[in-house]
Amino acid sequence: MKENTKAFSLAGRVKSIQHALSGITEMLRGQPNAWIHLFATLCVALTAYLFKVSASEWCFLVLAITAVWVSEALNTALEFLCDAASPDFHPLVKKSKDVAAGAVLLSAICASIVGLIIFTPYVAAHL
Ligand SMILES: Nc1ncnc2c1ncn2[C@@H]1O[C@H](COP(=O)(O)OP(=O)(O)OP(=O)(O)O)[C@@H](O)[C@H]1O
Repeated sequence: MKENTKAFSLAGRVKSIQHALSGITEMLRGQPNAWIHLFATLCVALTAYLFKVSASEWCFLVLAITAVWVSEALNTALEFLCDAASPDFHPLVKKSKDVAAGAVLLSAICASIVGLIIFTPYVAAHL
C-alpha cells in the first residue's frame, strides 16, 4: 500500500497556502455566486462597523459569513470534480450538484436570519 506521509517542511506549508489562495482566487474569478457573497460580506461588515455591534455579535456574524463561504467553496470544488468525472449529463451528478447547491442556500438563509436577529434592534433604535 502507498505511504501517504510527508516530512514537514516550511516551504511545503507555504506552497500549501499558495494552493489554497489560488483556489479562493479561482472561486472568486469564476463563480457569480461568490461575487454576491463578497458584496453581502462587505455590506454586513460595514453595517456592523457603523452600528458598533458588540464583540459577541461580531463573532456570530463572522461565523455565519464563514459558513456561507465554506459551503460555496465546497460546492465549487464538487462542481469541478463532477465535471471532470462526468462531463455529460448524469442523473447522479445532477443530484450531487443540487445537494451541494442546497447546502449553500441553507447557509445563506441561516446567515440572513443571524443578520436579522443582530441588526433589527439597532435599526429599530435608529427609527
Ligand atoms: N453533468 C451534469 N449532469 C447532470 N446534471 C447536471 C450536470 N451539470 C449540471 N447539472 C444540473 O443542471 C442544473 C444547472 O446546473 P448549473 O451548474 O449550470 O447551474 P447552477 O445550479 O445555477 O450552478 P451555478 O450557480 O454554480 O452556475 C442543476 O440542476 C445541475 O445539477
